Amino acid sequence: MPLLEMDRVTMAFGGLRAVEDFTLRLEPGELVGLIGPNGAGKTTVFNVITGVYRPTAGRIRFQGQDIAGRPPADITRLGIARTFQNIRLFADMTVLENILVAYNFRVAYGFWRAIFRGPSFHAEERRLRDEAMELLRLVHLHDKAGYPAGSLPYGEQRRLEIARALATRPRLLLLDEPAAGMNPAEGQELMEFIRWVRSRFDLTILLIEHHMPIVMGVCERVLVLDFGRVIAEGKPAEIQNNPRVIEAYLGEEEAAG
Ligand SMILES: Nc1ncnc2c1ncn2[C@@H]1O[C@H](COP(=O)(O)OP(=O)(O)OP(=O)(O)O)[C@@H](O)[C@H]1O
Repeated sequence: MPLLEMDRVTMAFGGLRAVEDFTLRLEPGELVGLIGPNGAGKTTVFNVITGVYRPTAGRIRFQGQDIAGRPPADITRLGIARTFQNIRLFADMTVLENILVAYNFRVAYGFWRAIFRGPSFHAEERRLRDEAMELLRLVHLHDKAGYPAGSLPYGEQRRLEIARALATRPRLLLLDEPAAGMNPAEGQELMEFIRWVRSRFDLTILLIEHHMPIVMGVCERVLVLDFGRVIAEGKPAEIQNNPRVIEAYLGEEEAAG
């Protein structure tokens, strides 16, 4: 059974169809790229998967369950996590606290337990801290657990954001332009990290990227969006030479002058 199935999904904002007739099947363990020029509809695809928007039409199933239009917190609990194009960490909170925040999605402390803070509450807190530290160790950020997240270099903030997403124990991870703002060497390093994360955490990953070369090295399959529609799909090498894709990207360069 596919992990995620999107069937002819359309998302319209008034007269604008940001995504139209979008169909995607993700098999467990795949690392798939979603690319396309600015405004093509990539982030909107993430927003309908994660419940930010209810699609205007079409079906979205995750592990066989219909999830279209369910609240984002429910979708996180079902096993879908995401990162954002603009890093959304709590800059003034520590690295460790940023991870602990994510556990709120997973752990029901219970109202009375939280009020009385009995022994089991404290034991649970300790267990979560240990787990968070273990996760930070895995992503080589444990030395910085006490630093404010905002003080980390950009690349480490990206890693922390991915670690925070992992803390919700997802099956599917959605990464929105994780290499944005990085130079090619940093971007490459991040892609290797993403590959490692996939196998270490047994994940399926859908990766949005604007720049083709970054996606080409890491994804097994790529979908290309242009004006909300899939214009090409296939292995990176096939996509790279597809005339429609080249045209879409050239059009963008011309528009940028
Ligand atoms: N909430 C909204 N209301 C109205 N229009 C929207 C909304 N969200 C997105 N759009 C429009 O939908 C289109 C697709 O936007 P989207 O952000 O999905 O593109 P993108 O491919 O992620 O672009 P970028 O690479 O610039 O991030 C754009 O024209 C955008 O202006």
